[in-house]
Amino acid sequence: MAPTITDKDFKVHHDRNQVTPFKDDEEEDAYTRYVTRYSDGTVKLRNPNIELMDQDILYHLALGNESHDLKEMFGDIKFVCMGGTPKRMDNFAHFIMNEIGYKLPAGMQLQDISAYSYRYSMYKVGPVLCVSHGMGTPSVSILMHEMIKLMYHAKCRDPIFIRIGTCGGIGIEGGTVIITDDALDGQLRNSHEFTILGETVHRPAKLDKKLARELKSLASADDPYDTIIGKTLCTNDFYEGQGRLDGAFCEFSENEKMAYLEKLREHGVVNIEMESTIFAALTHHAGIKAAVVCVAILNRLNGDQVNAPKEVMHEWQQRPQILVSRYIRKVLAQNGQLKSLLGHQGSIKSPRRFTFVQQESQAHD
Ligand SMILES: O=P(O)(O)O[C@H]1O[C@H](CO)[C@@H](O)[C@H]1O
Ligand SMILES: O=c1cc[nH]c(=O)[nH]1
Repeated sequence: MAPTITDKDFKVHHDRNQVTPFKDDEEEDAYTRYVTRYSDGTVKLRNPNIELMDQDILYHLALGNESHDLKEMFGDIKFVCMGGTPKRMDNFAHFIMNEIGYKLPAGMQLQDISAYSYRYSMYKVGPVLCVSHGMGTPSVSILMHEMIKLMYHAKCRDPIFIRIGTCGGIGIEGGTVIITDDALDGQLRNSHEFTILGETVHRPAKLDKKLARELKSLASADDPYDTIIGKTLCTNDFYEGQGRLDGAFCEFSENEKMAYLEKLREHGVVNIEMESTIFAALTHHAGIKAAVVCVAILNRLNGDQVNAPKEVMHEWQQRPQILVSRYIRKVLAQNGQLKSLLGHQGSIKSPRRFTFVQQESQAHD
């Protein structure tokens, strides 16, 4: 049985928990649960300042807890799916809507809830929130802070975060779906390095292994592509940072590049992308179960340029979405929610005010 954390333990552990190392993963998980969840499973913040503030403006989402009824708008969110581009998340929102049988009221269409932030796009489809995160650590970091606060203000219960991305495979062919088990930084550390008040802080970049295995189990033998699990390298750059020869600058040889990629491969790294460590570190710190599912858009052992035709890229990018939708359907079915979404399509309650927009009114814009 998982150990129970008491107030006394809470006082003993410094919140930057690397100061007091945990005995084992189980103890760390119990501690994290204690500091990140209320007893009913709703999200608790590891920041006492927020509840003392008159209002909290989620600036980059164009939302706020005074200006919006966040509980009414988002209280039923169970899955937060993120990916780099607004277009991918718009596609995923429409795809998952179909997959879970969520019907919009007549004349309504999905609306980008964060359109007026001009930063990120966000679509809500029943219990699924689909959000674009941009490229790289700073963009994801800002979004994660605001998404975790959104979960808190909305009183969401045990939300699950999944990144749906693209990546470069290492010895892995384009079109392969890759589920991350460990996210590694540029120095192959399984953590994310932050600079806070001028000091270096490392937070473990831990993803949920059980969730990764469950996602893998949902790959079908009939899928015309492979789905694998492996280590993911997360870099701060697409070009020199990923050992590419085709950036504006390059001060290493092709042999050096190949030796580096081989070294990664020997270390068990199967793909490279640019968000997994920050995504893993912040979800883990918030006690949120998370996974990263990417499709390889090239095999880096064969080259650097991304040159797959547009239609091929489009089809490849649907593959992680298909896997994630199988998982969402499975969880909703287990909770008896899929049936209610499918079975009462006509009676899904009145549209959440800020989620949909009437087609007619858009036509006038
Ligand atoms: O396809 P997405 O999810 O945007 O992610 C990958 O693509 C971008 C680089 O092209 C990086 O952000 C990398 O992580
Ligand atoms: O090679 C690649 C492809 C997609 N995304 C990356 O970060 N690298």
